[in-house]
Amino acid sequence: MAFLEVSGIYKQRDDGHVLRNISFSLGQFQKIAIAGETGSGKSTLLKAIAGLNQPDAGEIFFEGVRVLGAGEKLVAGHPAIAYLSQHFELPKSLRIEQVLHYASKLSDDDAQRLYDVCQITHLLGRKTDQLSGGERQRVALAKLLITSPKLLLMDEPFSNLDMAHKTTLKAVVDDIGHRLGISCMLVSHDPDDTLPWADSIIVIRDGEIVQQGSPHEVYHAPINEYVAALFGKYFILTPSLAKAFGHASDEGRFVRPEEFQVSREGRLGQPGVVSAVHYFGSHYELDVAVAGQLLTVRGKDPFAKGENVFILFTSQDAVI
Ligand SMILES: Nc1ncnc2c1ncn2[C@@H]1O[C@H](COP(=O)(O)OP(=O)(O)OP(=O)(O)O)[C@@H](O)[C@H]1O
Repeated sequence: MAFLEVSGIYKQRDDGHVLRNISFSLGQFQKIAIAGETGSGKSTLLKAIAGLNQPDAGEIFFEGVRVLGAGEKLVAGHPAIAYLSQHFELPKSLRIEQVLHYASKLSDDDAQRLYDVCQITHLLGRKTDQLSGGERQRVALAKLLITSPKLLLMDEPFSNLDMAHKTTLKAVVDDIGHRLGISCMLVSHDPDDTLPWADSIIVIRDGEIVQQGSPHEVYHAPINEYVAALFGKYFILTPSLAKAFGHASDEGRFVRPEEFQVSREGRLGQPGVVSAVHYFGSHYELDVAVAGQLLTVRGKDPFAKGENVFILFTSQDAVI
């Protein structure tokens, strides 16, 4: 049996099913991300895995033992599964080292390694109300990890953080897997969080899994427009565009802006006219009218609105 086995989970609320027949497994040290639009059931699923709510049907096995739901235990939760909520609280008016010391199941050396991984060693003498949002997140993570869980579930850990704190927390989350050997699941609707991190991504819509695959699969071979849109800009290669670009076999495929090259010289490309230019720091995104359709493409150079350009379809491998 897998490290974590989720089998046929249903959860109903007053206005209908929040989770419907959710099944998947997670291997030890594997990283799974759950993506889906707001209200699709991501948090409810994570809480079910942590034993913090009561599914109406289905079973969750962790290391071969069934995880009891919140209705089956006096104190909800599982000792080896840590859940970092979107709305975590830290005890007030205590120093960080006190908060962590009370919860610790680790030796002093292991605790110090954990503080280093979480990048909070310099914060230990501060009180919990003397932290920025990003520092609070890292302390909350350390407070969970110091109980020595085997599985860490993180619910939107990067939301509401500025870029610098987000980058630090991402490095911490990476290190948790590598240096502490803890298996992780992460909920996020931001592709920048999930695509570079996960081994596998589960996409949920209205409480059901609509696709599970590698980041490359869900990005380049989404099974429908819902999945395509969750991971960035896309469009569908119409028959006329596929023909114009000499890629008839790619007709109907979801394509991404970076699958095109834009240039001022175009012996090989299709002629087009730039209708809008958006600057993103590392690149420009251009809306270009080509063969009667508006495409979004990426370019390195600052093209001007109204400029005549040529578009080459480079086509990433369609994967799988
Ligand atoms: N305690 C609750 N009581 C009643 N309905 C709830 C409760 N918790 C969640 N729901 C409903 O269940 C559905 C799924 O909620 P959930 O929080 O799991 O979604 P989510 O995908 O995590 O959303 P978000 O990305 O906004 O956090 C929503 O329609 C929500 O309103």
